[in-house]
Amino acid sequence: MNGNTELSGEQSAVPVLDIADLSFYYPGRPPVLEKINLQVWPGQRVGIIGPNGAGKTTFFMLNCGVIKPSSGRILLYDKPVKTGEFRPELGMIFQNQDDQLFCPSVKDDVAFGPTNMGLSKREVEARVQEALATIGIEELAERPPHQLSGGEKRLVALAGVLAMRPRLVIYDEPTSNLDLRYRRRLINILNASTQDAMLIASHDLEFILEVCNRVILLDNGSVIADGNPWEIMGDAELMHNHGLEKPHSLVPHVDKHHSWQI
Ligand SMILES: Nc1ncnc2c1ncn2[C@@H]1O[C@H](COP(=O)(O)OP(=O)(O)OP(=O)(O)O)[C@@H](O)[C@H]1O
Repeated sequence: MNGNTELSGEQSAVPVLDIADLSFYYPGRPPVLEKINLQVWPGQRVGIIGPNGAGKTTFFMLNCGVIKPSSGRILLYDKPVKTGEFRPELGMIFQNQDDQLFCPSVKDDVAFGPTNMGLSKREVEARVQEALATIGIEELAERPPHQLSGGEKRLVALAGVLAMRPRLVIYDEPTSNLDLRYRRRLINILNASTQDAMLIASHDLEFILEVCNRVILLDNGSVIADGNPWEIMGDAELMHNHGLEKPHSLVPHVDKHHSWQI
């Protein structure tokens, strides 16, 4: 399996991400990622799965230019990712929104990114309204972000990223702390989204199954499997060997009331 799903846009010349021989280690620690090679193409919704500590968040930080590779390179739309450089093509929703929301009101927070992109006041206002409406949180516009619930904060952070109209969006554990209603709303938003591509790290494998058309299993610093979500997550032995479980919806249904009679 190599991630060449039917839905990939490999006919188009430029991959969204082109990663070659990417390695990373924290000083004095064993490598977190070792010689990762992969490409992400337009149309791909890539679920990144793996046990705790597999390197998912580290992988995202490298793609966003928050940390620097120990070796190897990452191209975002054919241009190298440089540490600390702002790339409007890429947006990231962090696991913890407390670091991401800091303005006095939700609408100011959503406006922050587009304003820093140098857009006119009128364009910023239009984008804020559009993002709030897309996410369905217009009623939160005047609220101070720090007073919101965890789920509401997650949606506000998402609106802030979408207002910048990134072509690639990275989500780190987007469903953690979301109740079923917010989780369902997020699934609907992601399934309706028009970005080129998304990367989603999650331990919520049913969520990955509903949203992603490609899955990458990371463990021990390497890509263990890359391809069709149903094939990879449906392989009980593979999942078990890497600290994961086959999602319940992929386990054949056993009728406990009748199976004893057979
Ligand atoms: N600042 C740091 N200094 C040293 N080691 C770190 C640092 N941050 C993370 N690590 C280590 O790097 C490894 C990968 O961590 P990372 O957060 O990328 O994993 P993850 O796959 O996102 O895990 P989880 O599923 O638990 O969120 C872990 O072993 C972690 O302990």
